[in-house]
Amino acid sequence: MSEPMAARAARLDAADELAEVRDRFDLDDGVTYLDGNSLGALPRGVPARMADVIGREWGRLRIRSWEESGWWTAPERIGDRIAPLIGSAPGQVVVGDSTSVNVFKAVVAAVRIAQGRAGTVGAGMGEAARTWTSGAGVGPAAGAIVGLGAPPGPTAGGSRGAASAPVGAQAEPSPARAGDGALRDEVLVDASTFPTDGYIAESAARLTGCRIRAVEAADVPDAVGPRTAVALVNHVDYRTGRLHDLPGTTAAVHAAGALAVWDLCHSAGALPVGLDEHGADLAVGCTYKYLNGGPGSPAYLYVRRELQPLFDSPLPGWNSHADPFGMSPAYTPADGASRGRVGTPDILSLLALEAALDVWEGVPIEAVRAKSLALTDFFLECVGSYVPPGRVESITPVPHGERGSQVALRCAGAGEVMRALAERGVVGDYRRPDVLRFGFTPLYTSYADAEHAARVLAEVLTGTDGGA
Ligand SMILES: Cc1ncc(COP(=O)(O)O)c(C=O)c1O
Ligand SMILES: Nc1c(O)cccc1C(=O)C[C@H](N)C(=O)O
Repeated sequence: MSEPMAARAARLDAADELAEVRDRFDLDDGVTYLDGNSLGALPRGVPARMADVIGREWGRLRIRSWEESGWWTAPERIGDRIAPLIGSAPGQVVVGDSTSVNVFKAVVAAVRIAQGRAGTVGAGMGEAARTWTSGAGVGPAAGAIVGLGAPPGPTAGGSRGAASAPVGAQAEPSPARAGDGALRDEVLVDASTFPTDGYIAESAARLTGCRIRAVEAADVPDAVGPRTAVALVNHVDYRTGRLHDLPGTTAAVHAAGALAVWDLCHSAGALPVGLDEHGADLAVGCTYKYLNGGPGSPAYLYVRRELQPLFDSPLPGWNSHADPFGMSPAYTPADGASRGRVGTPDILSLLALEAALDVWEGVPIEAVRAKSLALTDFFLECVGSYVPPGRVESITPVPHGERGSQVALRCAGAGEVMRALAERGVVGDYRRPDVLRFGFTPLYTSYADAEHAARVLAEVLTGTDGGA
């Protein structure tokens, strides 16, 4: 006779090398929390840290904390804490603003680079060379920018010194030709994207004289062409949990002379991303899901080091200035990741996130990935064994190479079913019209959680639990 699922769960939990990490979170007995792909659970260290931030750093030190408590440099410091989790070397990630805002910064900046409009702002150049360029054909060749890592050279024509150039003097939105002569006036967006990315990309396209084209993420390599400036793709689909091919898609986008911008909301903290290794250009992501930063915790922006001198922010707030306290009327961008900053950082949320990241101490992302796949495999197996055939259909891919860290089940009456599950202490979420979504956060989800959720789901669907 085969081993009962509950016994298997106990055996798998006993052998789980990440099992002790669960104690780093504040979880309730009696609640099976499978919604960490919407809002991660509270790490135990956060409340005490927040009490100190509020009581001492704000309460006693007040304004001194910008320097003495490291508030001013928190966006870059915390970016460097996230960096290894997404495969980035230090100095390329800055934390702040929402994912939506960072999508805007990333897409507009990437279009400007692809179109050769980004000018020569930045690193290692004298003040006279910090110029803004306008018009067509003035940028470095796209092939030199994308993927090949060639240092950007000064651009020809149309330059104005920073002191005399009004911010935003680029000649948008007429379509521009890149340095290789290509007319780059298309933004590709993943057709199944989380809606905010689509809305923002559409606006970014209009602002930069581009048109937007929606294609399924898997089709981006075939769809990208000589007119593509940027492809904006979700690494993991929020609804189905499908993992998209970041290395292959990025390579195809580069081969067409365009830039790839990745949304990592549903992958960061759940699986290795390998941004540097795979040559991703820009990336954004939230920190309130698998990074457990708390409701509305700030997002992050990754800009590959070679592109940083060309990163021409569409939101060049004073925090991204080379000398913010110089209070100059002329904008001179900071070097490096700081160029992605905008205004005053949201310190309380930032520092809650910083404390939340302590849970990663000694936790390799590869171990998280291995457990995530084992958990989702086990959950699917439990569902297959407990739920009568035909009642649910998994829309999450079976192959590990195509799966993120959630299982999405299509189910008749999904809204009611999820409500019934929540009443019984199993928390996932419902995405209209018919999807039950279960997120697996390997840092705190156990195999017993997976078995219990599948069992309660079967009870709800078969009406065998005797009601809530
Ligand atoms: C893929 C994806 N992008 C963006 C967002 C939202 O970003 P924001 O934090 O700006 O609401 C979410 C979830 O809310 C998401 O799942
Ligand atoms: N960001 C959220 C929020 O502020 C409220 C409720 C849910 C969310 C989410 O994160 C939704 C999530 N991105 C999703 O994948 O559906």
